Amino acid sequence: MAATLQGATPVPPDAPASVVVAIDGPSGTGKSSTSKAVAAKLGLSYLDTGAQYRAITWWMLTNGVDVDDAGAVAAASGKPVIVSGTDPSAPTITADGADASGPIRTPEVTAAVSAVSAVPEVRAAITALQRDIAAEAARTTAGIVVEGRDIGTTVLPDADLKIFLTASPEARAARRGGELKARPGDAGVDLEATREALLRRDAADSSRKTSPLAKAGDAVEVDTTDLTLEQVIECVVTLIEDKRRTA
Ligand SMILES: Nc1ncnc2c1ncn2[C@@H]1O[C@H](COP(=O)(O)OP(=O)(O)OP(=O)(O)O)[C@@H](O)[C@H]1O
Ligand SMILES: Nc1ccn([C@@H]2O[C@H](COP(=O)(O)O)[C@@H](O)[C@H]2O)c(=O)n1
Repeated sequence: MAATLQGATPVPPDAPASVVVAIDGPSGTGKSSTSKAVAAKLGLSYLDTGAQYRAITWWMLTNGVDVDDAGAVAAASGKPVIVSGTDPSAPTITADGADASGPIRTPEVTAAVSAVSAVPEVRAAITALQRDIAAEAARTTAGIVVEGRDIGTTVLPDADLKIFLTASPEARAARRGGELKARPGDAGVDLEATREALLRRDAADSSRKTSPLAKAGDAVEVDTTDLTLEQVIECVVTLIEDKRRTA
C-alpha cells in the first residue's frame, strides 16, 4: 500500500516542533468533527483512519471478496492501494485510484467494516500506512491529528498528546439520528435501532483480538455527552496548546 501526503501545509524553517495528536473513542463521540476542526484551526494535517478501513472494506465488497471469510480478506489485504488526503478542509480517500469518499459511508460498508478491520493482515497493512503518513506529516508539516480506535494504544504509542472521547449511547444515537434525518427520504429515524447499531459496532471493535478499541493509559478522557461540538473543539485546542507550551 502507498502512503501519500496530500494537501499538506508546508512548515516554515523557524516553526516550532511538529505535534502528533491521537484522538480515539467509540462511534459517534465526535472524533472526526473535532479532529478536522482542530487540525484546520491549528494548521495541522488530519488523518481519518476509519475512512481507510472503510475504503479497504468497500474495495473488498466491490471486488467480490467474501468479507465474512477472514482467510479471503487476509489474502486480499495487500492488494488495494489506499491513498488518504490529509488536508482537514478537504480530506480525500481513494482505493486503486477510485474516489471512495461517498461509497464508504453506505450502510453496506458500515455493516461490514468491523469484520474486515478485525483481520490481523488488514490491520498490519493499514497500520503501516498510517505510521508512514504520520511520520511524513511530522517531518514536513506543523503536525497531524490522527483519529481512530487504536491510535494511542498501537499505531502511535509515542504521540505527543492522546485524547479519548466518550459520550453516552443516547447522545451518540441522537447525533447520528440528526445526520440521517438530514438526508432526503430519511424522515423517520429509529433512535433505538441507531443506538443498538452503534453499540454492536463498539462491541465488535472493542472485543477483537488484534488492537481493539481502547483508551491508552496516558490518554486524556473527554466526556462529550453534555458538550457542544464547539466546546469539545475548544477543549482539544487548549490541550494541544498547553502541550506545545510545556514541550
Ligand atoms: N459534542 C457534540 N454535540 C453535538 N453533536 C455532535 C458533537 N460532536 C459531534 N457531533 C455530531 O455527531 C455526529 C457524529 O460525529 P462524528 O462523525 O465526528 O463522530 P465519530 O466519533 O467520528 O464517529 P464514527 O467513529 O462513527 O465515524 C456528527 O453529525 C457531528 O456533527
Ligand atoms: N483506528 C481504527 C479506525 C477505525 N476502525 C474500524 O473502522 C470502522 C469505521 O470507523 P469510523 O470511525 O469511520 O466509523 C470502525 O467501526 C472500526 O471497525 C478501526 O478498527 N481502527
